[in-house]
Amino acid sequence: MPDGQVLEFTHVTKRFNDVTAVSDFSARVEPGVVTAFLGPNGAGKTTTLRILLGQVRATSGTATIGGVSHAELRHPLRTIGSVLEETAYRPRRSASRQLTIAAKANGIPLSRVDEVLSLVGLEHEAEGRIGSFSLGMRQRLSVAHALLGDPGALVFDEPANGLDPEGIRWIRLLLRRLADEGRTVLVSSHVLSEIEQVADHVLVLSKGQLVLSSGIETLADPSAGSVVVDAADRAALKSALSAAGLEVEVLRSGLTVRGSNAGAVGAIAASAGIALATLVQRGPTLEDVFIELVRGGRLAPQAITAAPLDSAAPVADAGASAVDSAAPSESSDVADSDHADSETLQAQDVAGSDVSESDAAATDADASVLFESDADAADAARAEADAADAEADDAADAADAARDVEYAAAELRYAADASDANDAEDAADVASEAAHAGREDAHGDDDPAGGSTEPQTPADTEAANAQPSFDDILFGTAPADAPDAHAADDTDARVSDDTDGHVPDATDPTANEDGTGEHSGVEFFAEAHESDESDESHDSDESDESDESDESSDDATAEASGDDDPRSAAVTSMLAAAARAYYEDEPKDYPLGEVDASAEAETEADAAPEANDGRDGEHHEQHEGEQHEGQQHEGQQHEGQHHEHHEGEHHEHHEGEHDRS
Ligand SMILES: Nc1ncnc2c1ncn2[C@@H]1O[C@H](COP(=O)(O)OP(=O)(O)OP(=O)(O)O)[C@@H](O)[C@H]1O
Repeated sequence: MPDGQVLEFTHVTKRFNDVTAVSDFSARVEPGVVTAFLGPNGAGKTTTLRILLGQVRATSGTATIGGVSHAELRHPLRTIGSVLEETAYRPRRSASRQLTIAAKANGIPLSRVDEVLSLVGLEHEAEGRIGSFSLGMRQRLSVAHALLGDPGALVFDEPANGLDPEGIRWIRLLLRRLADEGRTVLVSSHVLSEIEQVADHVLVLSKGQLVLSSGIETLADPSAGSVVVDAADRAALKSALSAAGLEVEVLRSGLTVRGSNAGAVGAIAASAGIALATLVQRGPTLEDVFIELVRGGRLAPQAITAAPLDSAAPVADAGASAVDSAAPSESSDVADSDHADSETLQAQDVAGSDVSESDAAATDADASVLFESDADAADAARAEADAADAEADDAADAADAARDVEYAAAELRYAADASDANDAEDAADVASEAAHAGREDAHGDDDPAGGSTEPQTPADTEAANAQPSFDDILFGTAPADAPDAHAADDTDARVSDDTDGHVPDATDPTANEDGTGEHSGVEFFAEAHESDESDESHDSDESDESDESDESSDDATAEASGDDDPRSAAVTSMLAAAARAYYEDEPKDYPLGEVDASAEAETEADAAPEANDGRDGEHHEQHEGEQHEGQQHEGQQHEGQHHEHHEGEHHEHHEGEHDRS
């Protein structure tokens, strides 16, 4: 079982031109618990997560995984998996192939592909084209990819989106199980009810700032929620409640009363001689939480002020202390209302204030140009070139470029060495991704949409890099003969290794994701699908290569559409609303049937690594050439790492878009 890793954010600020998406965010996310990352649309959750994953450069501050930044991880995907919103995939590719490519590129036994597909319930869709997948199926595929490397930390960004009720329940059970296994689980949502039943700890973000870090118990107190009450004589009921000093909101479904409980409300109605038609106690919604926070009520951010903190690191410490007290079994600290008054001001400040601009790092004058022109690859390239010029004294840039060329060359060698059709196909994917990555890097190691607004520094460049690699597949054990063990064997590998600590990701996940992924998901997919249809006749190995231009085009389209609708908010909201509707009437306890079965299977696999090896061997019959090629090449040169680096990163974020482009 992999060790969970502490995720730590320290004074993270991210500005996109005049928008401060994240402002001095500090928090600590502990292993073994499910930490909910809550906040309304636009609060900055996704941006924060992307910073953690090295996809967006922070304007200032740091985000670390087990004490190191994502860019510093030797094998990122083995350490942290992620499921981000609306990940785009290449529609022609099958789920199995998608994961196989990622597995090969990252030195993961191919047997793991079937395992994770089964784990997410896509075993019967393994050969189905992703283009035919529903949004929920793509979400499951993303989960499969996140679990591919059996990481000790997992980040989920609105994972319930696109899932049906059963799927939502499944993801919740999965989150619980992953945490119970000792992994670190951070899951964002703008719907508290979506994850309140599984979360142990909550971080509430508002306007980029942390406004609450607390155990879920704090939010679980029914009195913090609302009472829905109704009567035939609604006017009389409202009068009675108002007379009792309660705040009443008249909604279509009845009257909503906050700051009380069903018993008290019922008693008031009874004393007024009003027969109730409805009396329902609802737990606090995220809206309730925010109202409480803004008003400095019981939910005032006691965690934030729990420890004497210097102004520079308030939340991190608070978060840590809150996490420490967030064990599910611990009783609710409702008495924290003591803190409310003294914390009101801070709560108001946090929830109501505009984000600070004072922490602005150097502003890149070219940023807006690049931001606006992301859809135009040429412009992006020129803007990046300008940025590069501005950073001409940064030797790391040159080194990065050299490595990119090296990577691409290595991938091409790999492709050329492929001994059969399958190998050639996959090698072409990897190679084309590398080539594409080179282009990405050429026109920006920045997140096109926003990262480009930031000055390019060596550290930034490093932060945007990733070297996903997997020595071992299951539970962190690194077989001596694992494909990526070859990495350090030869000169090329050493060269790659040398770059590992800061290796510039030729694929530049930042560029990929921020430009196309962050704002493109659904739109991009639709565009890609059109392309797919037009390319149907090329749906062959060669098509992967020939798609390159299409991909670029798609990327541009995606970026353009992404700018129009940065986060496909409408889709997200609609799905979340559906999820909320489901949850509100859902029982609190769930059978573990399906997941248990998966867990058993996984457990068996875990308990019998030899058996896994055997299965790997079987897989090698099917993919032997691929695997051997991978091992051979990785052993001979750095390309294996390149695969890890580029492929893994791309797959993690935007593999669909760039794999073969
Ligand atoms: N690439 C970008 N360029 C410009 N602004 C951006 C970019 N990415 C995010 N933003 C802005 O930053 C703010 C935070 O966005 P973010 O996506 O992080 O919020 P969120 O909490 O994840 O919201 P949601 O729940 O809707 O996904 C928003 O105002 C958003 O418009």
